[in-house]
Amino acid sequence: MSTHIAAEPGQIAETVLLPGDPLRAEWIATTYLENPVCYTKIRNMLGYTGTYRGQRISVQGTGMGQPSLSIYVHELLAEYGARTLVRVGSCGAMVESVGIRDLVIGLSACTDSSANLLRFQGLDFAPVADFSLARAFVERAESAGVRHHVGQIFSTDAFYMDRPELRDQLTEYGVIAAEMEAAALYTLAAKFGARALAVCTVSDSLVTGEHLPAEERERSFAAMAELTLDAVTG
Ligand SMILES: O=P(O)(O)O[C@H]1O[C@H](CO)[C@@H](O)[C@H]1O
Ligand SMILES: O=c1cc[nH]c(=O)[nH]1
Repeated sequence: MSTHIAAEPGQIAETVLLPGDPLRAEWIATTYLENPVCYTKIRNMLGYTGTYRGQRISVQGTGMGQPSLSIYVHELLAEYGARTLVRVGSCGAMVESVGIRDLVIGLSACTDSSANLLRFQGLDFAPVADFSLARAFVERAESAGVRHHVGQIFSTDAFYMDRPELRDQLTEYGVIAAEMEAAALYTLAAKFGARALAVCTVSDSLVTGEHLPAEERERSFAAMAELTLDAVTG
């Protein structure tokens, strides 16, 4: 086992879906995977491995925010040999054209986190998605007729921002949605030479104030889960 994941070597698949909410991990595993086995309950940050269309897949909760995700993703990459990581998250729409329940595919992720400023000592690293994963997902969303948007997202450290006007400036530069983990995921995947993508279902709109209830945020992201499983196994 690693410090935060109780799995034995070999218990976690090379392809891992990463919801922030551990109960979403349980829901995806028990709804879509055959023979799901829970390999960790440390801190209730649930992780499961099963099969989808005959291929081994794991689903690991990451918690909220880049520090929490970074712990789980680092251990998955450094200690369990993960190679393909897809965040299946929720996000807030930053533009009117992105509606509740739409899907957002994060091509790149800007951030207000200082982690990469420290890591790169002033160089401005651009955290980007893996193109082949993004293409596979978008092709499936298109053929399923699911509303989706591909673009730059904002991985913020502050769900409740002191200065939300900073978000407005990002909107002027084309950023379409806010969430809290993708920039760290893309950076760690780059460090370890792995593939990563962040896909999010829009749970609320920072423009109109609409939002999904908590139970729906936890359980009703079927389109995102199905398209992701199809994309990583197809
Ligand atoms: O629903 P998840 O995947 O946790 O994602 C979003 O929801 C949390 C905030 O409510 C943050 O983790 C944010 O990124
Ligand atoms: O980080 C997040 C996630 C969902 N909705 C938001 O507004 N922000």
